[in-house]
Amino acid sequence: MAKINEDLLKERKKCSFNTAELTHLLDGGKDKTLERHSREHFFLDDPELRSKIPLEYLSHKEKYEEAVRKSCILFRKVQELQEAGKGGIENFREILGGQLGSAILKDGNPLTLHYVMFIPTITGQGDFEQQAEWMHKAWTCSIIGTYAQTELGHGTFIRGLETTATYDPKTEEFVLNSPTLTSYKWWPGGLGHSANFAIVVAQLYTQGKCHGIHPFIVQLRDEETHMPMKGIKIGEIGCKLGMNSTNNGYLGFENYRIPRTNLLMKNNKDGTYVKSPSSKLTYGTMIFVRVVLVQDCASYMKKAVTIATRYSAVRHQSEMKPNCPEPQIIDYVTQQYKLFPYIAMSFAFQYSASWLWDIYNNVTGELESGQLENLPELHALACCLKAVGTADCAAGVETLRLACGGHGYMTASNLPSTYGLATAMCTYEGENTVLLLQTARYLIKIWQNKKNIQNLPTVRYLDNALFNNRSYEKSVSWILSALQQVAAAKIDLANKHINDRVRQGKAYEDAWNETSIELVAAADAHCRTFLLDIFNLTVNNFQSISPELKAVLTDLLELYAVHTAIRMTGDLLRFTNTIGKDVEALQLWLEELLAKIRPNAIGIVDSFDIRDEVLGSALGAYDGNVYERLFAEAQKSPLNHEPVNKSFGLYLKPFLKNNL
Ligand SMILES: CCCCCCCC/C=C\CCCCCCCCCCCCCC(=O)SCCNC(=O)CCNC(=O)[C@H](O)C(C)(C)COP(=O)(O)OP(=O)(O)OC[C@H]1O[C@@H](n2cnc3c(N)ncnc32)[C@H](O)[C@@H]1OP(=O)(O)O
Ligand SMILES: Cc1cc2nc3c(=O)[nH]c(=O)nc-3n(C[C@H](O)[C@H](O)[C@H](O)COP(=O)(O)OP(=O)(O)OC[C@H]3O[C@@H](n4cnc5c(N)ncnc54)[C@H](O)[C@@H]3O)c2cc1C
Repeated sequence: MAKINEDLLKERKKCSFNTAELTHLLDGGKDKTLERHSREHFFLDDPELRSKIPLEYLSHKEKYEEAVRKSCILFRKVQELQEAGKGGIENFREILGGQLGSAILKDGNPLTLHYVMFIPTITGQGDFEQQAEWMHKAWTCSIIGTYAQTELGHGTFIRGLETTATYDPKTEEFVLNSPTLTSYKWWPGGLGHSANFAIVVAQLYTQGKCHGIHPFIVQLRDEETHMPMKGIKIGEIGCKLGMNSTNNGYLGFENYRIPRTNLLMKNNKDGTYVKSPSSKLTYGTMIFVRVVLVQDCASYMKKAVTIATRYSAVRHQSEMKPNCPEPQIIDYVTQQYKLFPYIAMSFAFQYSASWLWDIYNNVTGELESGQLENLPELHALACCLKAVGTADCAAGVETLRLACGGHGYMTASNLPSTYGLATAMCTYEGENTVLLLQTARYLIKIWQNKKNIQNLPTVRYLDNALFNNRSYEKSVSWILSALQQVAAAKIDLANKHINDRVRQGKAYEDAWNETSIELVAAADAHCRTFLLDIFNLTVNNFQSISPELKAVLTDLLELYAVHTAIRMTGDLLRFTNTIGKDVEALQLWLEELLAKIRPNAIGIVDSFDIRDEVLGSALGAYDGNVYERLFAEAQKSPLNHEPVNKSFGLYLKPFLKNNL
C-alpha cells in the first residue's frame, strides 16, 4: 500500500465519529456494505474490465469499440450474479449508474438502455403474452434493446411525434414510416450500432384514425449479421459534450412491417384498439428513469465532493498570516463554502431519492390493480426532484472542479467527465424547465382545489403554510417553515397572475406562458422544501446511532438548511417576516457550521467509502499522493512516448527557418 499523505493522516485522526458507522448507515446496514464490497471486488478487480490506454487518448471509433467490449463483459457478469441469485436492484443501480458504471465506462455505456428502459417498458407496457415472448430473450440478452422516442423535431412534446404505425388489417401488421426528416428518431442510447431491437414510440393509425402515441417492439438489425433490416435507416448522431461512448443513434423507417402483436398491449386488452384508462400510462418508463436518476445525482455528487475535499486537504497555497507556512486550502472559509454544502447535499439527495423510490413502488403497485389516484402526485414529485437534483448536481460538480484550481481542469481529476455525465441528466428524460412546469401544473391544481389535500403527503403543508409567519429562530424547523411559506406564497402569486391575465381576456394557455417564470420558481421552491423536510425527518428518525454520528448528521442537516435559506434570501425577505438582522444571523450560523464540519470533512467523505477505481481521479485517491499521480498520468499521453513529434520536421522546423 502506498504511503498516505501526511495531511490526510492528520485529518483522519481529527475525526470525531466512527467512519464505518456512517458507511453502514448510508449503505443501509453492515450487510449491505459487505455486499457492496463484494460486488465492487467482482467488477473492479476483473482485469478484463480495465483499459490499457486512457479513454481520452482514443479516437471516437476506438472509444466506442472499447465501450462495447467492456459493456459485454459487464453484462455477462451481471447475468452471472443473477444466476447466482444475487441479482437485486442494487446491482443494476450501481453497475449502470453513478458509481461502478461510471468507473468502468467513464464516458457512458452503449448498452445501458437495455436494462434501464427497454426491459422496464416491456414489463410496464406489455401484456402477459408479450412478456412471455420477450422477457426471456431480453433478460438473457439474446436480444439487446433501446428506447427510441425522441425525434429530430420533437423531444419534449411527445404527442407531436411524427413516426407513424399504420395498421394493415389484411396482413395483421403495422407499417412503420418516417414521413419527414424531422420524424427520424434521434438520440436513443445504443441505437447507432449496438442494439438490434428497440421500443419505438409512434402514432398509431387504424382505419384512417390517429389514436396517439404508442410503444412498439421493433427489430432493427438481423440477429445473426447485425445488418440493418430492409426498410430501416440507422446510424450514430456524432460527437457530444460528453457521453461519447453511448452510441446515441438515429433511425428512419420506410414501409417497415412488424406483426400486430408487437404493439405493447398491457393497456389495450383485446386485439382491436381499445383506449387505455389513462393515456399517461404510456409514460410510465419515463417516471421510472426520473426516479432512479435522483439516486444517481447523489452518487455523482458524493464522488465529486470526495475528490475535491481530499484534494483541498492535501493542497497548500498562499499565506494566510505573514511568515507562517502555506495553509491547506481547505482552511480558507471560501473553500469550505465550495465544498461542505455539497457534502450536505449528497445526503439530502440520497434520502429524498430513497423516499421517492418507495413512493414509486407503492404507486406502481396500485396501478397494477387499476388505481390511478396517486399517479399525479408521484409524477409531480419525480419531475421536480429530477430537475432540481440534476441541476444542483451539475452545478455542484462544476463548483467542485473550480475548487480544485488548475488541476481540476485535467481529465485526470475525473471532474470534467463527471460533469459531462451530470449535465446530460439536466436534458435527458425530460428537459428540466419542462419538468418543473409539470410540477407547477400539479401545484396550481392543488392550490385551486385543496379539498383532498390532507391525503397528499408531499403537498399537505400547503394547506396553511401561507400564514406561518414565525419569527426567526436558529432552528431547522424555522427554516423549513419559512421555506414552506415561500413555496406557498410563490404558488399563490403565480396562480393570481394567471387568473389576472385570464380576467384581462387572455387565453388560459397564454396566461400560463406569461406566468411561467414564476411557475418554475414555485415548483423549485416546493421541491426544496421537500428535500429539507425529508432530510430533517430522516435524521430525526435515526434511533440507534451513536451520539457522535448524530451530531455530525445534525451539523450536515443544519448546513443544508442554512445554505438553502441563504440561497433564497430574497424570497425569505419578500414572502416571510424575515428581516435583515435574521439574514445576518443565518450568515453567522453558516460560518459556525462550516467551522464545526471542518475537522470531520475528510472523515465524512471517507465514509462514502468510494474506491479509488470509482473515483478515477489523481486528485481524490485515498492516499492523497496527488502530485505523484498527476505526474504518472501525464506520462500516459501518447505525445510523451517519443522525444520529438513528427510535426516538428513537417511544420515547426520549416516555420522556424522561414522566420530567421
Ligand atoms: C424490471 C426492471 C429491471 C431492470 C432494472 C434496471 C434498474 C436500473 C436502476 C438503476 C439504474 C440507474 C442508472 C441510470 C443511468 C441512466 C442512464 C440513462 C441514459 C439516458 C436515458 C435517457 C432516455 C431519454 O431521454 S428517453 C426520452 C425521455 N423523454 C422525455 O422525458 C420527454 C419529456 N416530455 C414529457 O414527458 C411529456 O411530453 C410532457 C410531460 C412534457 C408533456 O406531455 P403531454 O403534452 O402529453 O402532457 P400534458 O402536458 O398535456 O399533460 C397531460 C396530463 O398528463 C400528466 N402527465 C404528463 N406526464 C405524465 C407522466 N409521465 N405520468 C403521469 N402523468 C403525466 C400531466 O401532469 C397532465 O395532467 P393533468 O391532470 O394536469 O391533465
Ligand atoms: C445524452 C442524451 C441521451 C438521450 N437519450 C435518449 C434516449 O435514449 N431515448 C430517447 O428517446 N431520447 C433520448 N434523449 C433525448 C432527450 O430525452 C431530449 O433531448 C429531452 O427530452 C429534451 O427534449 P428536446 O431535445 O426536444 O428539447 P426542447 O424541448 O427542444 O428544448 C429546448 C428548449 O425549449 C424549452 N421548451 C420546450 N418546450 C417547452 C415548454 N412546453 N415550455 C417551456 N419551455 C419549453 C426547453 O426548456 C429548452 O430550454 C437523450 C438526450 C441526451 C442529451
